[in-house]
Amino acid sequence: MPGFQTALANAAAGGDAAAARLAAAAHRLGDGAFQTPVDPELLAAERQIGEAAAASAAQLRTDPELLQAGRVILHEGRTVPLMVPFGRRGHLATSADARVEGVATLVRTAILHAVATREPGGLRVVGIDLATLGASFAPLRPLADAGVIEAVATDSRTAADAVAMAETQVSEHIAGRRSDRLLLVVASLGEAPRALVERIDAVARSGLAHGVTVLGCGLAQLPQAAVMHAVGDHVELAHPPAAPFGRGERLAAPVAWPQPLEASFVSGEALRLAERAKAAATLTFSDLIPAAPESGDPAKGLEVLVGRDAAGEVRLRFDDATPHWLVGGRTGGGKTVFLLDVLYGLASRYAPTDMALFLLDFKEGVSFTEFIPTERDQSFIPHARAVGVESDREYGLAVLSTLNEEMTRRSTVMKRYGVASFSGLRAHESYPRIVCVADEFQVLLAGNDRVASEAVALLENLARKGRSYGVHLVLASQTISGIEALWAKKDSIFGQFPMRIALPGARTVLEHNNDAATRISLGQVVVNPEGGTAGADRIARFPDTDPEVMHRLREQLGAAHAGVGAPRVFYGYRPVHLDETLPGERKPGRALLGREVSLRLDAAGVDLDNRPGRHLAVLGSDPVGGEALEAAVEALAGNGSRIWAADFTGTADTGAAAERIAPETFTARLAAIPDGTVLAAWGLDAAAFDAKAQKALRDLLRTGPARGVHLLGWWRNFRRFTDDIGGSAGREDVACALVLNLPGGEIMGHFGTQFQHWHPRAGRALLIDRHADTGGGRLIVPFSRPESHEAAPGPQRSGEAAPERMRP
Ligand SMILES: Nc1ncnc2c1ncn2[C@@H]1O[C@H](COP(=O)(O)OP(=O)(O)OP(=O)(O)O)[C@@H](O)[C@H]1O
Repeated sequence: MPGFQTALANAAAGGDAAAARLAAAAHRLGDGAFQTPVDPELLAAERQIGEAAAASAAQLRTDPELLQAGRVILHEGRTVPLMVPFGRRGHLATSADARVEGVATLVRTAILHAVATREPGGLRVVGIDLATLGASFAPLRPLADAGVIEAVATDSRTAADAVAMAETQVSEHIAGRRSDRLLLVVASLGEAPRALVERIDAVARSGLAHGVTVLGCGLAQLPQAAVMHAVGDHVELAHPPAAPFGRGERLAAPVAWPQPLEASFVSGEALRLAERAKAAATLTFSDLIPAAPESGDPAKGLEVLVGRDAAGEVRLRFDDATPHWLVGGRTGGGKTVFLLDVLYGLASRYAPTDMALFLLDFKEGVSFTEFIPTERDQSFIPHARAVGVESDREYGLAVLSTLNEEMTRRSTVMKRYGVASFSGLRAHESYPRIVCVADEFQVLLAGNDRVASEAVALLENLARKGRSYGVHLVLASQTISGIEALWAKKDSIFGQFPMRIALPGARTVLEHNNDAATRISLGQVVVNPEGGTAGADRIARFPDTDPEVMHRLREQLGAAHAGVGAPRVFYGYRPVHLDETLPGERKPGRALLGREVSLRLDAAGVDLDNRPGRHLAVLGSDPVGGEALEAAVEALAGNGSRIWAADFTGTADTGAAAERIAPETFTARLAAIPDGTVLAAWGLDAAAFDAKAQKALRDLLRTGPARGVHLLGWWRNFRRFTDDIGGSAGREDVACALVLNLPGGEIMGHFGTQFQHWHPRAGRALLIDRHADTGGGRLIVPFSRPESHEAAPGPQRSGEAAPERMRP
């Protein structure tokens, strides 16, 4: 370096002297002076100096703080490389912009040089190219794909974002949060407003010392820059302010723009550097997971390594600053993989007593099977407390309200200790931080029904207060724009999600004017802890998951926390069966009908005691109604109830009944049901009731329970049911109903307006017990016959074994 400086200084001094003599000669002789070689001695010296300078320059090409910006033209057609201070030592500016071919070449040369001479990850490039719409950068495309060129702005809005990135770099550098360098390449600015130019100047003033180098094409006034003025075909170089080459304002010898680079050289170099950057920036899944599970302290927050960017490792936190995260990305954009990276990372760093997971997946497909036991792999993640696979919205609601109750519980304890934060609570009690992930959460909020409005209220409360109680939300979605319910609450809910995470194709996770997510590809993620504001992005690479490492962690965690049971799993797509109930769930006189869609997934049924009205009507034509009734009968019979069964459908399995009544004798026997008998009837709408039979039925309904007689009847036709029981007069005589495929509008006249929003759907039923549920009913998965299980397989990942039985 000193050799080169001296050589160049000597050359410049020689040039100065020669120029002075030439000027004098020109004055005397006119233009002829330039064509006439003067002073052979001087030429010999110039030759010698030129050779020395060329040799030094060859050595200096790998110096990141110098750039070969063109060629100094000497006499007799000789040239020497023009090396200007660059990187930390100076900016470079040109009077013409990249519409001039030589300047466009300079842009590419400078970028390739700056990237190649720094360690991978040590430099990011941000470009602005308004006049040629990005064409100046086009041959460097592989560097853009690899994230080394982070952005190329082609309009004035994105140009302002690009400058904002450079400004952020300066401030982050000053704050000591970054140590890498950013090269701001202004290839062309077009008619950019004065204010933007002033911002670029400000960046240039502070940038040299604080992480930013500027190549400003068309910005001849750029501070702290060597400036190349285009004069005809040639260039005059204004001395670099920090290290002038000689006396006067400009280098005495003329300069030529760099010669055009071979297209194959540019693309080859760009590809090579891009591959190098990718290799250096890529972590593997096992890099995210420590060799042995750790148990970090969650008091101040949870931290997890997700990947790397140009500035190094990217770690994300659940803490007071970023309590909740919003994650977006198009389908196939890597959202599931990213969430698994985060959740496995957390599980490997914190003990289940310090961090608990509630996982909800509202979409078709199975995101969270890696947390629960399956038939093929019994291991699980002990941090997972509840997992919903293809969850019902009601299950999501149940989880959210459980978390709200947990916050209330924690607030009582915190008051007792006189503390106001989770870390204060942890000083006294070891409550875990809770992370609740809701994938495709917009399903929960869709529409304007009760579930949507309750979910919004619960989410809002969790979002607002969660940070104080150590409860964190991760809401993930492919389509954020369609979420009416959340938009309506935009300020109160969205504002509580400072951490925005955008995978490829994410649209509304970041601010409208931040298009960072459009520039990334699969395996990259934009992480923005400032609510998606432009300029606050980090673009990281995150690894694909590795089934072996995941399995190893589950095994390790299983061994370390042997006492922790498997999570409760709600499989939204799976039928449930009576034979899966536990002995404790079966009780004498309890007609079991299915499982509640709730966090506990309790067995649901009705108690047949002697209160008036203790009968059950199964309503709707869905054959599952008949199967649920079979389950109820089997559960009762198994606990000693005497059952008489009548089947008008011809399809019921009445095997558990003590006695079967032939349909044609049914009306005759109605009046003579012995005490302590449960009468089960399938397809009562097909029974031929005359007035006498109808009266016998109504008498039985009114007086039966007192003597232990209960009717479990399946009416496929709702009208017929209300007629049979005597309309509204008989309403109180049948206190329990299992409603299947009848819409809310049809049943609300009888059961109440609170049921108007009931939307029937396959595999679900509404259980109404006027004595037990004062408000609405309960959503249940009705028990079906085991053999119908095979007929309705749920969606599974290819090659995966059927998931485990539902855990009560
Ligand atoms: N960081 C990564 N590196 C390499 N491949 C990845 C990475 N992330 C995801 N993939 C691959 O991309 C594909 C889609 O990923 P993933 O299932 O996570 O997408 P998704 O956004 O969850 O899609 P969907 O919502 O449709 O399920 C998978 O095959 C996955 O292996």
